[in-house]
Amino acid sequence: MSDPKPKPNPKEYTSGGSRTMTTHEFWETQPVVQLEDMGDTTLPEGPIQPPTLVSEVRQEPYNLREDYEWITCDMKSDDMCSEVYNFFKDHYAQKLNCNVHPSKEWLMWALCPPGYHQSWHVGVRDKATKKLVAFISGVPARIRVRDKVISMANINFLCIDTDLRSRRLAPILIMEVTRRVRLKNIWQAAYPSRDVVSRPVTTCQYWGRMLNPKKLIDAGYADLGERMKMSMAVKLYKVPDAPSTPGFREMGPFDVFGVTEFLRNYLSQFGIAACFDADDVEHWFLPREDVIHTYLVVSPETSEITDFCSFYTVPFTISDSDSRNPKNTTVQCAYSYYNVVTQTSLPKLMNDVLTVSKQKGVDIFYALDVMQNASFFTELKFRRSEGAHLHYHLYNYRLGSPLNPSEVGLVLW
Ligand SMILES: CCCCCCCCCCCCCC(=O)SCCNC(=O)CCNC(=O)[C@H](O)C(C)(C)COP(=O)(O)OP(=O)(O)OC[C@H]1O[C@@H](n2cnc3c(N)ncnc32)[C@H](O)[C@@H]1OP(=O)(O)O
Repeated sequence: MSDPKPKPNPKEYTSGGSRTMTTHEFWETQPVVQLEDMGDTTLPEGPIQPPTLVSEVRQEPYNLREDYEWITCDMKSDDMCSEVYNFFKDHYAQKLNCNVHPSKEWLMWALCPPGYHQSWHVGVRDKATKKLVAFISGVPARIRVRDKVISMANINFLCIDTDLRSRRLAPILIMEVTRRVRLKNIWQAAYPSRDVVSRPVTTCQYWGRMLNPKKLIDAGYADLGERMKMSMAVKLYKVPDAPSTPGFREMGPFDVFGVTEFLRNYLSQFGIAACFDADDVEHWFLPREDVIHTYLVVSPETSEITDFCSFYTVPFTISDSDSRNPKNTTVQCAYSYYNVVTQTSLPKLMNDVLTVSKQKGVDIFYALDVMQNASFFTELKFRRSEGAHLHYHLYNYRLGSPLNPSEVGLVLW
């Protein structure tokens, strides 16, 4: 969610078809668009490899080092969920002393959507210590690519114990989750990455909007701009005390069908997009405290939904040595999810979103430049998060040419 590497530039990776930078021993063997094919838009669009019979999929797990064993994590068990939560807390850090750590409730939400497969929540345990040392997960998702709706796995939360890095364990985890996905007769996957190891479908940029500049600056999370005083920053980033759009209210269970229809219509315009049915909407959008927050604007005359917005919240901890504070600081981060407007302008609706976020204790609000998000960044004082790119990838599916983020109706994290 932060600090990714810069945008891919095919020229950096290839020269006359031969790789000049680095080789990817694992990724070169996988059905993904290879870096040397990045500029080639003539290859056919669609699956790279045809499916096989499920009975032909390798039945036994891949071999691990003798002292490790595979486990399937039951995320609905409080003990298991706590174990994964604690593992991420200790090992998911992307920067020294800075760590995004989703709560247990958040993990349950992200990993247990309708139709999820427990077998896709893959852990590796040290046999002797019984400690979790690695994790990768997939959840089912229907994703439309152009005019084809494809059942895929959304792969995420790949994490390896910091003491076991650079030992080629990640490829084994990826192969094992791939095997388990194929056993469910699913042959494609979508996943985010911060490094470019194959051609991404798109490369998005995170933008951030401070809501609590004093806390962010005091904690060393953000810098006070040049010639900016704290009092000026506080004034600059102040948001209204209450949302101003008439009919703005939180989504409730009775809105599920209306929202499903509304979202489907909106997402149909994008080259690649999530496909949500009512069960998905109920899971992914019905508000859950400190996890997912969804608001609607409803016409007072017709009671119809005219606008829709959502964001999820994840805490971020900055520990001692990286902070100008003597103690750990938890920064509450919100991430824009899906937003749709038909009557209200998007900047106006998002100003209401910033307002309710602030009321919920959010310190900084992020949004990717997907869908129409770029249209509100300047007006609402979002700043480009330096180096914070997220590359979207498809496994075993070739897209003719990469998409602009504005052609993408899909939020990955
Ligand atoms: C049909 C179904 C298909 C399902 C599968 C779809 C594909 C899913 C793909 C996974 C999507 C995950 C989405 C998320 O979860 S994105 C979140 C990633 N996680 C973190 O950032 C948490 C903190 N970091 C770590 O725990 C480690 O640094 C990780 C585990 C990331 C790497 O640990 P380590 O540094 O010790 O690596 P290694 O020595 O074992 O292995 C090195 C090899 O592994 C390749 N590598 C490393 N990290 C990634 C990565 N994030 N995507 C793709 N490939 C990755 C790498 O290019 C190299 O291969 P090659 O360059 O030589 O070829």
